[in-house]
Amino acid sequence: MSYREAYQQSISSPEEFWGEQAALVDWFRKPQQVLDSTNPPFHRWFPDATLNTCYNALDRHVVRGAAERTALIYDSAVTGTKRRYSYAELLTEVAAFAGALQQLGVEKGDRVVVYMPMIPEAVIAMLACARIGAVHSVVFGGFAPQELAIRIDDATPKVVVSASCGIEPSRTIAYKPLLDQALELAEHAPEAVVVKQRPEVTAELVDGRDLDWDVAMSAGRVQPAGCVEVAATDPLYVLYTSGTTGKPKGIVRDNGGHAVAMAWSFPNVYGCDAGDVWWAASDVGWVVGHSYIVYGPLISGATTVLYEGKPVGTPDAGAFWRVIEEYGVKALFTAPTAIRAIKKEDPEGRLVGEYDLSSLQTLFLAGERLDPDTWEWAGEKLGVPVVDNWWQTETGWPIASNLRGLEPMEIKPGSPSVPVPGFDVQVLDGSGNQVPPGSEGAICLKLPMPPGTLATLWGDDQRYVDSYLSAFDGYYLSGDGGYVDPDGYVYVMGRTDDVINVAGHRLSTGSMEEVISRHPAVAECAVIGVADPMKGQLPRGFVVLKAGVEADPDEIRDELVARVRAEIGAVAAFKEVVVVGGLPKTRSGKILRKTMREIADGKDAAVPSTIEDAGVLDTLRPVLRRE
Ligand SMILES: CCC(=O)SCCNC(=O)CCNC(=O)[C@H](O)C(C)(C)COP(=O)(O)OP(=O)(O)OC[C@H]1O[C@@H](n2cnc3c(N)ncnc32)[C@H](O)[C@@H]1OP(=O)(O)O
Repeated sequence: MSYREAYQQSISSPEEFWGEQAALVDWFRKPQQVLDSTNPPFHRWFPDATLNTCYNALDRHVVRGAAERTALIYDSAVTGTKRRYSYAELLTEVAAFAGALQQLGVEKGDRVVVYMPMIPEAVIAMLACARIGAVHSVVFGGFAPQELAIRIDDATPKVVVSASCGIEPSRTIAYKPLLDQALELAEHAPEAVVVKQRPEVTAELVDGRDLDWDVAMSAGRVQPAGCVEVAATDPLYVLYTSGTTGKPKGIVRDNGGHAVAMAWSFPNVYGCDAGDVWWAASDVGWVVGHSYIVYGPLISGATTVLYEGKPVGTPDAGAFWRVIEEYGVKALFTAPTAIRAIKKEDPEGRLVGEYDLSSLQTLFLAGERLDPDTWEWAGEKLGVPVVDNWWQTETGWPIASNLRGLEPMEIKPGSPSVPVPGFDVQVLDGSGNQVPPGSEGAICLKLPMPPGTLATLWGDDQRYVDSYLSAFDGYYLSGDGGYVDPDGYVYVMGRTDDVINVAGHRLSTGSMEEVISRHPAVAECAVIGVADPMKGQLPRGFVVLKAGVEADPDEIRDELVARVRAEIGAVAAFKEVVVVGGLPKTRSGKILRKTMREIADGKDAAVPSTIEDAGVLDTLRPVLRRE
């Protein structure tokens, strides 16, 4: 089937299209009904079907003779550890930990928070939850205790799974004290905490609550768990993502639609299949980690690489090329920032030439805007197609891509190519009308979105509707602006709200403002994302001090930087804050963040006629432009 045929069918007859793709998944009870749209704007895929996602990711490959095929390769550049798990071995580990969770009282529907570095136990914990119908909620290890506490309170897990430490190139981070602090801050108390002790740091365990991973596993091995039958519409996981306010959104992913989306997208979008070695160099704490480190490749029977390290500094800018050569990686998925970091260290690509990269067929880049320079450099040095793909935590898989498995197409730099089957991409103006090709507007997805996209927000259907579905009736609002060219290629120009993207990490400026405004000297503040040649965007803070405060601005700056790092995490990369005399506002008191951002980025900023005092902006202009 050509791309055009697949796309047309997926939009005009979604039930027929996805009904056929459902055959890619093993069901306990096959779907008789493909789509339930009786409760708009909610749409549920495969409402009468049952399955188990872990069965699809592991057991079925073992049953069908691929027990000895490598499922997971763990390569830790920071500890020098390498380990391969066959499908049979991974299944044994997962079943054991699933048994351990059951012994801790975890049942179908219970939540389990996973706060772990990039070690196999993180993947094992996720799949173990899926095996017993529990709902995992992985929290990225770079988040600080406060952020972890917010997520624990929202997900109310029965068990938290963690490790004694994470290892960054410059330091070892003891996770357990961070987790203990989070549990002190949180109102919800999990019944148990399971901790994988790593040799680099030994965590202290709290009597009666904490359990050593290895001890839990020993018990689980005695009584491993089988696959629990769940409804296709039951939640598989909740993954929190930054919104415009400090409260993150708990994206709910179902089991059935997700399994079908993974099974379809991995071969069709990424051109990989059973037996191929695939590497998504992201983190299990992000959606890429969920979809394409864990579920997509394993459901497809491929070999997935779990890499604990960085593109540079572990030990050098040849780290990625070493992994590709060592394991015969067919396709690498990473963020443009990673390639920019490599390019900065090794602009001539000297280290590329030191490795045999003949296995590599494609480099996929996503998570942030792919600038043409990075695209060109990677393509020239690696000699393979460099394929941008655009998607979000909410969608779970690509909205726009060049479908390398289905039908590779011309690549246009600056565009992630065409809408992926299932995603009815439309660009709307402020009144909800479709704009002509080439005109910019809000990128929206006409409902229903395909299987695997978010079902709702955890415990908050209304916020789901308010955040995404209420701007334009019948559409999902992506929050990104852009246009579609006359050839149907999508161009994503950036967020239309206050969400920023720092090194592929989606962050909320609102949550940084919340931290800053709690400082006793601060009267008001604004945080904006400004363009950065390495990380894509970086947050910059502007604060107005309370009248009468006579503190040293440098001291205030250091305190605010430290607070954001302590309360949100190092990953926010919040390092710049300026004390200013005032912030530009509309007459109704809204801070003109967009205007500030445009000025800071050197763009022609249209100053709204509703501005309260244009003089404030004039004074701020040189600060914003760093003149
Ligand atoms: C398509 C759908 C999506 O968008 S899903 C999201 C996709 N995004 C990604 O996969 C993320 C891509 N980015 C990366 O992998 C990293 O940023 C890369 C490019 C590897 C660079 O890493 P790094 O040099 O650590 O810079 P950074 O900006 O990520 O980190 C800033 C500070 O945070 C720290 N950090 C990072 N990760 C952790 C962690 N797991 N645990 C604890 N701390 C962490 C870093 O050490 C760094 O700290 P510091 O400020 O240098 O002290």
